[in-house]
Amino acid sequence: MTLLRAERVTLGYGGRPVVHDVSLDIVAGGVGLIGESGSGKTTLARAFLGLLTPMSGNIWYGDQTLKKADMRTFRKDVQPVFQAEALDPRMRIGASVAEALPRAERSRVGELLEQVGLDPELAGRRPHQLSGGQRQRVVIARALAVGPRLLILDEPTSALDVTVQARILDLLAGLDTERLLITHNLAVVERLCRTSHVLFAGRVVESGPTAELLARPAHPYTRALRDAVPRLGGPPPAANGRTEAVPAATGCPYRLRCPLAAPQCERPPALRELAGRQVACHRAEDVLT
Ligand SMILES: Nc1ncnc2c1ncn2[C@@H]1O[C@H](COP(=O)(O)OP(=O)(O)OP(=O)(O)O)[C@@H](O)[C@H]1O
Repeated sequence: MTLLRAERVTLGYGGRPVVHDVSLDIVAGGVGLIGESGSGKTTLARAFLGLLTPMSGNIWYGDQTLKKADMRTFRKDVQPVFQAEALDPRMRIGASVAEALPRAERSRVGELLEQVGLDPELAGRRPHQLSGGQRQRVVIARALAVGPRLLILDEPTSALDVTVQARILDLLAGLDTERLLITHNLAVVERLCRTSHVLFAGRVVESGPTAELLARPAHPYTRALRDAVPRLGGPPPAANGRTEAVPAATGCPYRLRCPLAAPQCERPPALRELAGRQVACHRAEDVLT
């Protein structure tokens, strides 16, 4: 059974929805959420962590909705990997990792530091005495402390330079923990996620095997992301040079930016099966060719 699943979830703040009717399963092999800033990735991740209650729809944790689940067990199974800046600057990193461990297992700090490729000797240092990559490893060690089944990672490497980024990706790829990864960096999802969901304006516009989505996109937004983003690092994508166009309020939200927009795009496209993935685009056949 899938550990976590969103079923027709709508999420928002102050009664204003920003994620609309999203369904997705966190399946084995890594799941990526891709999309530009403001597309709703972090909002969806917060709902998967039980930090935001859906306005409608459900987050399923096994066979229970998150509302009804035992949160103690949930917190052991599902752990966030925060940005390294979230580490307490006053705390030595050994203490920081120990704090995340169950009381009876506090002696495992050195073992955990080794697991993430850090010298246990570093336990006595404070965060500012480590490199950015080392700090990110400490954050991962903290998340691993309770033995989670799933890690939820929000831009885990975006603050790091390219070579350090690659080593952190190697570390994450080598863990036998499931992962939900949020990023605008396609190289990162390519490395860590067998399945990806592309979000635009709070809606899933394309979902499927990452390799196929990137090799042969069926949605013009996925294609724009692929074509505009450098393979590693770099800024968020420019979509056909028209990133300034706001999502359309009616019809296909992408239509004001889309080079293929046609009269039928004034009707909202439903997600449909095509070429081994799901895509919400009236003109997907023309994108695939
Ligand atoms: N606490 C909040 N209160 C009100 N609106 C919010 C809040 N957090 C996010 N939003 C809005 O929700 C929308 C989605 O934001 P979200 O942070 O989920 O996007 P994102 O894809 O993760 O972006 P980024 O890559 O910049 O983190 C945006 O329009 C944002 O302004």
